[in-house]
Amino acid sequence: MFSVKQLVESGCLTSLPQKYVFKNTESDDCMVTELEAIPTIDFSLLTSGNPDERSKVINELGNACQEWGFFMVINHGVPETLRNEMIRATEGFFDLAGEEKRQYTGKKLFDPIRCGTSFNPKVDKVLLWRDYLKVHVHPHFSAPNKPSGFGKVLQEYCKRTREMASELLKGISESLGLEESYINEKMAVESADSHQLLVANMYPPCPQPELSMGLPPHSDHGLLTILMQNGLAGLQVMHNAKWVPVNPLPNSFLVNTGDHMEILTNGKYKSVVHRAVVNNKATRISIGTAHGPPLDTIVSPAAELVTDFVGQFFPAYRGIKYREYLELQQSKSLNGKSCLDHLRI
Ligand SMILES: O=C(O)CCC(=O)C(=O)O
Ligand SMILES: [Fe+2]
Repeated sequence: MFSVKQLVESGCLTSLPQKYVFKNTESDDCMVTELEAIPTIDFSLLTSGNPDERSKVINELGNACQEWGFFMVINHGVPETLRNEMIRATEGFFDLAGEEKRQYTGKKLFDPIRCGTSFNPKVDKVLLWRDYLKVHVHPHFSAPNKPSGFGKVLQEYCKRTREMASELLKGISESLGLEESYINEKMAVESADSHQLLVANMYPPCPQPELSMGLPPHSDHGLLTILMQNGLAGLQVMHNAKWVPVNPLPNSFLVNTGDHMEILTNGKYKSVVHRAVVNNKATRISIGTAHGPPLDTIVSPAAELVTDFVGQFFPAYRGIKYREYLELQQSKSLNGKSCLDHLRI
């Protein structure tokens, strides 16, 4: 399997190969600002049983979703050992010999396990400085058979992140003035058929990081993405027309609202564009899980959120099957919110 990792390890790189040179089309006023920080949510207050603390954190969740579409989650209860094992096992997977990974160089979006490079090398005009592993982990769990023990760690990690997602979705439902169970029930998030996709990204050190891109500006599909990183910064979030770098707090998760949250809430909570830049020092790893409804669910704006005070219904997006949306996104290069734009009414 061809990979950026292999390219770097070949030891013959002094400059960035031309096909990785990413033309930054952003205007100058999209510059990076260090002045703002992503909100932090103390997860333990959602589940502590103290109603005052819960309503305060639900309020913070609502503000974070409305103003940022991103928040850091602390005190989440996922053991640090599990997180570390997950990072180590993922590194172990990327370290496997090319022949061992070749069996997973799947062609199709719904192949249970796929690894590769860039986003969609068949259509990407510029290659991304990124290798990936994608695993459909729910409703049917799959795992690469190497490195040994990966499957066990992956299964536990995915279960814990699913539990976190449904707890956060309860808080988010309440922040919208809906019943706590609203999103989980409407989107069957807690059902045996809900969809969860794990995406592990590896960004090896790059000889000219300012000229290349790990992941270009894009929004995520699904309701929520829960992301863990190996302690190296690289993710930037578009906020008030500026790129805000994320400096992850130790032992935190980064959570963002996806395109299907935007559709479901009729744009009240939007998916937010983000990108991953690379560095020339060390390999960065990020591991995200996208949490969505069962693949055959048609996601459309919730009636409760699109009906005005005289009872008129104003949906801003047309409904689409989750599966079809994933196919649409995967068929092209990653490009901002272009996929969601297809659904705007
Ligand atoms: O590497 C990162 O921090 C971002 C990853 C990401 O945005 C994605 O996998 O969708
Ligand atoms: Fe993303």
